[in-house]
Amino acid sequence: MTENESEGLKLDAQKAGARVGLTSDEIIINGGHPLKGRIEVRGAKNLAPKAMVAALLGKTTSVLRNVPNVSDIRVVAGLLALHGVQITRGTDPGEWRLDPSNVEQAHHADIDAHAGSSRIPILFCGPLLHRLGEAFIPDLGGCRIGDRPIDFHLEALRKFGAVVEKLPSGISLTAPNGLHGANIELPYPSVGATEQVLLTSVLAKGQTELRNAAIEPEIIDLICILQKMGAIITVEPNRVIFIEGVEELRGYDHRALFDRNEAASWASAALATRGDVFVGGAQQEEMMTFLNVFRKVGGDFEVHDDGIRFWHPGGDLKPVTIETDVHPGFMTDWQQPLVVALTQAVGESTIHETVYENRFGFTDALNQMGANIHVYKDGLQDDARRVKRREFEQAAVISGSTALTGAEIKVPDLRGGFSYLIAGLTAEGQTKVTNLGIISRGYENFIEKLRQLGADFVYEG
Ligand SMILES: CC(=O)N[C@H]1[C@@H](OP(=O)(O)OP(=O)(O)OC[C@H]2O[C@@H](n3ccc(=O)[nH]c3=O)[C@H](O)[C@@H]2O)O[C@H](CO)[C@@H](O)[C@@H]1O
Ligand SMILES: C=C(OP(=O)(O)O)C(=O)O
Repeated sequence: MTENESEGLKLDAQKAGARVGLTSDEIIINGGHPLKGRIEVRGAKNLAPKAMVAALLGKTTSVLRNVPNVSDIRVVAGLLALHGVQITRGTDPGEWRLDPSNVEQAHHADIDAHAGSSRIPILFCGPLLHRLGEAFIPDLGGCRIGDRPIDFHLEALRKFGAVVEKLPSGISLTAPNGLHGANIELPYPSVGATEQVLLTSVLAKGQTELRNAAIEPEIIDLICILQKMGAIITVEPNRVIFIEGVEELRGYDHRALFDRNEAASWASAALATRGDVFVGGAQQEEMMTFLNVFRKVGGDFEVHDDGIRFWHPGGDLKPVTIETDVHPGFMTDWQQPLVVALTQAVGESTIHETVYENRFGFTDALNQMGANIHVYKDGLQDDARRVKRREFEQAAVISGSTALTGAEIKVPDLRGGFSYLIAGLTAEGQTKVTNLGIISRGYENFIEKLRQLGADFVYEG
């Protein structure tokens, strides 16, 4: 990457809501055509930015491969550049080289940065405290699917010895006596809080024990990255992770895990449009729970060495009851795109959303298009449930099948936005989807992929 590109990345970090790969914020979809063909998914939006933050912990350059061109990557790259990390791109566009050797020299306390659409900046706390003894974290972005509190993060940082001050524009942190190991038990297996503990504990003095940790595939991939850097991390039974702090870490060379959420989204699109889509890069192990549901709804799939083929075999789709949960349960990010396919199933499906307290707002627009979805804001009791009911959970009952007709709809959040694309592809007539920028947070080149799959649309790109 040339110097001015790095400057460009810094600018990304100073404006909220960067969008990537889009020249227009709206698309007009002519529905009723099955998606058919092959697309590729690259590194996970929920892993690659975290891996980039981990590079701050190393003494030498890190190389991350299979990186997707999405706005969450751009925002984090911009923040790293603002902190003096020299970022260059390899010959392969998915290869990013991150040299943290200049971080101390580049440090300036009055950093003016936005988290943009990303939640990742909260994960800069530990690495910056280790490197600089202080950090300022701007207000966070991320999907508006609930309050998105960070109390687990701040409580953990205090246990490591950080002094945390919440300011109107963000969070200011110092570590007057350095950071030391801690015993932490999370009230809930939070992915972000688990990452916070991992990124802080690896260079903290002494040992850290984390109980009730998240163990998502993206967490395990981050642990592999930290182990390559020289960290000593043990994943024990029953969601316990044990970390022995070390003096120094080196750079890593890692190929990011594929994006299971993008893969599941395209699979749901194939189902809803009665299509046949090969998702290159998808792997079975990380998607097993989704694959079970996909088959129960009436889809079929074939696992290959280089990806998974998902198709609608004909006949009626069948209703299902789903409970979202932490890994290895049904991933909450998978439910929104699947909802559109469930509007085409014959019968009544129920989704218990147990992770977030407000993730069904996107269904209002689907009902405008002809869907029959009822949201229970206080959840639904069901004695047959396997997942422990949570206080703020909600439920949605989808009655089908219903014919969808085109409408004008505005993207509310990342997965809801992709579900709107699926709704437009499934509906009869024209659907205008606006506010597309949010979708570019986690779906690389989605317009081009729609074209590759034979979608009929007008995009002034
Ligand atoms: C960038 C990224 O990786 N995003 C993922 C990450 O989000 P994120 O890491 O934000 O999600 P968490 O796992 O932390 O959130 C799970 C639950 O814990 C609660 N909570 C979390 C932190 C906290 O300090 N206090 C608190 O109460 C949240 O409100 C939520 O109800 O994991 C989620 C759950 O797999 C995914 O849906 C997101 O796609
Ligand atoms: C909720 C999501 O992302 P984020 O945590 O970045 O808002 C998501 O990927 O579905």
